[in-house]
Amino acid sequence: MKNTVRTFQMAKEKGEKLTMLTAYDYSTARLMEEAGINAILVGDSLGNTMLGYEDTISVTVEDMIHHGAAVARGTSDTMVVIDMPFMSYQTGTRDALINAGRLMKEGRAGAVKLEGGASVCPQIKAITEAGIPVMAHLGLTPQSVNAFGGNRVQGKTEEAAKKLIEDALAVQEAGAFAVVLECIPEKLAKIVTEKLDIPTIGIGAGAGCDGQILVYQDMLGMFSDYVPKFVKKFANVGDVMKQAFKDYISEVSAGTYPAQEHTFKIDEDVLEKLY
Ligand SMILES: Nc1nc(=O)c2c([nH]1)NC[C@@H]1CN(c3ccc(C(=O)N[C@@H](CCC(=O)O)C(=O)O)cc3)CN21
Ligand SMILES: CC(C)C(=O)C(=O)O
Ligand SMILES: [Mg+2]
Repeated sequence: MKNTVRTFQMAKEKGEKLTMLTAYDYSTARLMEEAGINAILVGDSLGNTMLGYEDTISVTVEDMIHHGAAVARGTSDTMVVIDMPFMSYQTGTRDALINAGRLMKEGRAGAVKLEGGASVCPQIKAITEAGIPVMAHLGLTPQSVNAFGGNRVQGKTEEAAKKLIEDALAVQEAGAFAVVLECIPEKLAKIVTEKLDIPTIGIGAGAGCDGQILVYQDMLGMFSDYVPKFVKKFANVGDVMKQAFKDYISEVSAGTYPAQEHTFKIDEDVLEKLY
């Protein structure tokens, strides 16, 4: 079944959990679709996991289109959400519309995601009204890492928690079809989830959210620059990969790979003429 904004709304109404993971390439997206994920986020976390940057600040619209289009080619029923990178929407509704349009036309996004609350509501409204579904993102918004002074838990004070609740209501009012809640206390996420009519997708926000998302290299145990507290390693794929690389190196060094079954033959009469 095709996952759309209606799937998200119906899941919230029925109390069924929504599942999301990040992906940045065709092969991974295909595996996730076959596993039955609702939606894939082509996150600007690709700056960290695919490109080796320290943060998401340097990621460009071109990067997002390049990876987004690959994910889109690997999916048919999965909703593909593409992150709007830093400074592709903060500069105003016109820039936001142009860039969201590029992510949909060139990246084949089914929806876009952007970070922020009340301050980006004009952008959310304009993009939504252009026919592009918007996922909002509150709490730890990594594009503001320099303003936060690090990737820190958000919404812990009364003031910050009240602001987050107001922002959540504001992005819903502006037209967002869902909102990511990142790195906030689970009880605050529960309150937000109960107050909103649109689904909340949590990452480091507890089990009370309407859905969950993780960065796929984190949940597969193949990214070790940092491991946030909210990450559960569902497999140790990093270890499996490293062992396979070691086995390959050993076998090539020993001359045991390639074996006969990996080689191509030539007819004896052709071969004779070559000497
Ligand atoms: N691989 C990866 N996973 C992510 O979840 C992720 C990215 N990259 N890149 C973009 C942002 C950055 N994110 C991060 C990065 C670090 C922490 C972290 O280490 N947090 C501390 C909290 C410290 C505190 O108590 O305030 C932790 O221990 O979880 C959290 C989110 C989430 N996003
Ligand atoms: C962690 C998720 C929510 C994200 O924004 C990303 O992967 O870029
Ligand atoms: Mg992101």
